[in-house]
Amino acid sequence: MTSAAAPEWYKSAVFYELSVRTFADGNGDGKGDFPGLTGKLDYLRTLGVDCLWLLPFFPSPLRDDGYDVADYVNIHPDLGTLDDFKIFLREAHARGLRVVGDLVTNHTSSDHPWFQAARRGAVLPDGSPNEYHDYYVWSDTGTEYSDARIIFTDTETSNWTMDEQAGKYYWHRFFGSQPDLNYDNPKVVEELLSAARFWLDLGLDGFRVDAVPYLIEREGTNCENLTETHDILKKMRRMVDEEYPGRLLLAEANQWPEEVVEYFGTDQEPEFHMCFNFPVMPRLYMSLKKEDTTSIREIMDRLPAIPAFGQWATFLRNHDELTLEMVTDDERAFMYAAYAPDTRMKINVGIRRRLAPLLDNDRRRIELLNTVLLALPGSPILYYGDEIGMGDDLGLADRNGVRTPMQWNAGTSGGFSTAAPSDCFFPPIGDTVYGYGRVNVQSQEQDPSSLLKWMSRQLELRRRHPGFAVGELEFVGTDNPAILAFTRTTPDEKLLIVSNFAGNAQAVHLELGAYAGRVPVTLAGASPFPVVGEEPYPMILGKYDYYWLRLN
Ligand SMILES: OC[C@H]1O[C@H](O[C@H]2O[C@H](CO)[C@@H](O)[C@H](O)[C@H]2O)[C@H](O)[C@@H](O)[C@@H]1O
Ligand SMILES: [Ca+2]
Repeated sequence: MTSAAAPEWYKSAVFYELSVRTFADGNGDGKGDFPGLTGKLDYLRTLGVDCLWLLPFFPSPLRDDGYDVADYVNIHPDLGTLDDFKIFLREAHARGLRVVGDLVTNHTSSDHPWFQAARRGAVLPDGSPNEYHDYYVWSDTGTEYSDARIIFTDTETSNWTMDEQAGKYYWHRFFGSQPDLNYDNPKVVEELLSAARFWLDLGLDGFRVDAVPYLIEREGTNCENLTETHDILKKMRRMVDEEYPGRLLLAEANQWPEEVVEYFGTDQEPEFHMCFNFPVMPRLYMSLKKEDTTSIREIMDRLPAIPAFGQWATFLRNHDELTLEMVTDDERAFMYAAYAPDTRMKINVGIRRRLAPLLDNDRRRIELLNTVLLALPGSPILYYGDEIGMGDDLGLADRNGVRTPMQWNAGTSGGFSTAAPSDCFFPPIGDTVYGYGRVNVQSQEQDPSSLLKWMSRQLELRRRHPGFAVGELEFVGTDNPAILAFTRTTPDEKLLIVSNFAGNAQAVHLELGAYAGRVPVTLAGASPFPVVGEEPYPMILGKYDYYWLRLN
């Protein structure tokens, strides 16, 4: 299987996001590594995912968990060697698994040799120009671009920080330890393209590209989504299409539908193959608490059409906070009240909790949101540990509470490492509800009704019906807002997905008149429902229940 032979593989792939540092420790030093991850590839294959997205694995001082890159073309020494990486990639490919990395484009670590050189000023002591100075964005006053918002609102008070050595302010959209690269400098563009080539030459299947809206700054704008930023990203895509056809670029652009869609580009001038659908994510949770799915339909209807090569990336949770940037002020207040009862759960503009605790560890709600995730348009991305219902640790700083070690078994440190829990990079969760003694892969593998086994069966069902991946979406009218009903249609089949977002059994009538004469049949058990007539089609769903059907 090569990416060039199946260039649109990403449209039907299920992705799995993981951090090498917290997945599996191969040498017992308490830190996950590539040999450890390689040993878990069979688990991932059996689970039924198709592509792994690895969080940044480059040398880094880890002031932002690796999103502060100090060297783009090497492996963080804690995670193994470049040879370990090559073995991992070979073994992943041998199992039919693709692998994408995380390309941190907007900024480097302040420890990066480019920034260390840049701080020496525009002119070196011997009078020669310092080419690295112009790799970053400098100011004498730190007053420019005042319309740009601050993203890490809990820690940063300005997007400018004074660098004493340079005697100037440098620009940073994230932490002060992450100076923004100057993309008006063509050398910077070339540096990042060569970094990407390095990994693509080794066989990586592509990148999730981090924080893409912020590459270019212009006075009088909010410095997001600028035309000049898109021009650079289109150049990156041209490089990939010409030199590495079939490899993937996935945009992390946390933006409203009208802006995010621009990151696909057009058929003539393509940009990203995939973009995260940030706006729909919080509305899935909101709908559950409100028992009203109107906001899901509204936001999906608001998504503009995308080019034929494009595919959305959908997700319930990731390594960051559950971001609330793409909701209104009222909706954000609702979400905080509903899902962050403890102030420690709030961070920046979001909620730092994992899926299972967010949903009160309620198996029905966890299943419901996952089924909607798997059925809505887009390729779903699962976050490691959510397939077994892992919890979080509010005692850890920043977003690290949702990045605790994968729980493999009930043994030492949950099977993540032979090191003691206190010697692990982050301590494994040990509490009585979510701790590794109770929640772990090994016990769920032995339990046919576990969340893990359910997830695996659901992924298999999804794989058997290509309509989930590429079918046309059409919402079905209902007389009950708690019920979300839609069809996914390909030339070969029409799927009908009906989901009850209410905590009580619900009756509903579906407007299926256009399909009169057809018989809904369950996908899992091939069980026929009453034939559809001209009149609204009645259905009863138990609390948080769902049907995956085919209209025969
Ligand atoms: O590299 C800096 C950060 O980039 C990503 O950030 C995104 O996360 C923010 C919330 O944590 C979000 O509000 C923003 O829109 C995103 O760009 C990355 O996923 C982070 O882990 C990283 O710190
Ligand atoms: Ca290790």
